[in-house]
Amino acid sequence: MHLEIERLCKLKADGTFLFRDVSLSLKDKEILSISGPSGVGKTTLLKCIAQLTLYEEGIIYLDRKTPEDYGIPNWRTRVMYVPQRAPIMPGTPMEFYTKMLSFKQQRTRNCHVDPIELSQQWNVRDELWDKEWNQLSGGEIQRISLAIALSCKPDVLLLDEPTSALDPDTCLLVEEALKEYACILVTHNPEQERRIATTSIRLRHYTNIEDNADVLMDI
Ligand SMILES: Nc1ncnc2c1ncn2[C@@H]1O[C@H](COP(=O)(O)OP(=O)(O)OP(=O)(O)O)[C@@H](O)[C@H]1O
Repeated sequence: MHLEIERLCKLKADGTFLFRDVSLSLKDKEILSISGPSGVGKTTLLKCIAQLTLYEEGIIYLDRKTPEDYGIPNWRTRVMYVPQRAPIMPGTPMEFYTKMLSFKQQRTRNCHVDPIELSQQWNVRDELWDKEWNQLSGGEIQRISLAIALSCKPDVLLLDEPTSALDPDTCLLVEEALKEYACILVTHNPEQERRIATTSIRLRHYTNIEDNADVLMDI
């Protein structure tokens, strides 16, 4: 697997750059962390990569094919975005997971692992899967959403602060699981960056004609 992003540009509503010429590359089992001040565009960058938000310029390839080559629904199953806060949905996590499996793009992928087993490793009690989403804590929602995403075995995971609501021990358990995947991960936690990132990018507020993504570490 090789994800390549070349010179991605995104404009704000006022016509100025949110980010400009962001380029990056990600291969199997690499973790690229994105940090930077609040409002700098980290979430928007993930959403652009997931084809959930339009961008003005730039090219994205997964194994030399563009999102259009795959078709957007297929792309989103391969390059999967997990939001910082799961939207409040009706029903239970198990109902959500069952419904997701019924979608054609997921059925044809045919490479699922059991999300309940995954979440057990992160101390999620089985009965939580049958509770309404709105009765779960932030940390429970975070772990269950992540288990569902990992269980789909996407080529790339786009994770927006995936452990922000977890206690330190559970956070370490989740980080261990992530090392088996290719991830682009937004984090405000420098220690987490040091522990798991193979490459780190820091976004700065755009001020001039240069790009505004600094590569901090490339191991
Ligand atoms: N689709 C969009 N088009 C243009 N601008 C957007 C779009 N979505 C969000 N923005 C703006 O981009 C800016 C950055 O938002 P974003 O959520 O990406 O920041 P962030 O770095 O993830 O912040 P935080 O660390 O607080 O989560 C905000 O000012 C937001 O209003």
